[in-house]
Amino acid sequence: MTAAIRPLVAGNWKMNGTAESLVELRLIGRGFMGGLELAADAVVCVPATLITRACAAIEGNPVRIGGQDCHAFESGAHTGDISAEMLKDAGATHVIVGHSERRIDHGESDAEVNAKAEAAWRAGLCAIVCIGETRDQRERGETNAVLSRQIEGSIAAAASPANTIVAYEPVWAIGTGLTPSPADVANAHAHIRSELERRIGSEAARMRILYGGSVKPSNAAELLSIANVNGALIGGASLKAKDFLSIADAYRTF
Ligand SMILES: O=C(CO)COP(=O)(O)O
Repeated sequence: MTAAIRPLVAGNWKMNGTAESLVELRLIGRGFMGGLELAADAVVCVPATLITRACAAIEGNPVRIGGQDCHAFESGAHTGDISAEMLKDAGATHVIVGHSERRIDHGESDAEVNAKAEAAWRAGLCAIVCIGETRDQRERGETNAVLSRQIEGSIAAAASPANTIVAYEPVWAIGTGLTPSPADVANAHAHIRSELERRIGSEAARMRILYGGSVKPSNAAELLSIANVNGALIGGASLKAKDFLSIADAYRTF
């Protein structure tokens, strides 16, 4: 039974956003002061360059700020990388690890994703660990096997509902406007829940499992009402406060 899990609406701005985008964040913050904060939590994962200013922009409201990746080490000779401790220092509370765009663009393995999640915990951040199958894997009927493998490899046994959020993002649904059927989302999320149980035990019942991939205002109510879907990880539609708030608003009606 997952009814007691407080939903989370998370935004991933990816490689988008400059100082002028902070106006959207201020609007999101204001939106979460008008009653919406009673229905769901919110975090927006902005580019690292914006974290400090983003934290200033949401000061005094319940929205939290996250990063989009971190290095597994605390510091050292890793030009261009950013550690979890640095994200924390800048004001982040969360960090996405293992997004499929990083797994693909940067060849990140499950073991590296696991190390990054553990780095996030070490710094006191909550890791949003992304998993999901490609179109080919889905067509070969391998979705559950891929999810099992990614959970086994990317999520350490020490994961808990306080330090880890899982995001199911079918790679083929990201930025395409395509989404799995509600039945397919329900099956994937139920499978993830039971695999998490095998991995971390009964605590898995309280772990948030977000759905991500082409979530928008028009499909939010349907996707977010599915069993074991405890929130959304939103890409494109998180860039505009109006769309982000309209997705979050689905939780007022449940
Ligand atoms: O990758 C995503 C969030 O991490 C999803 O992106 P879209 O919502 O743009 O499909």
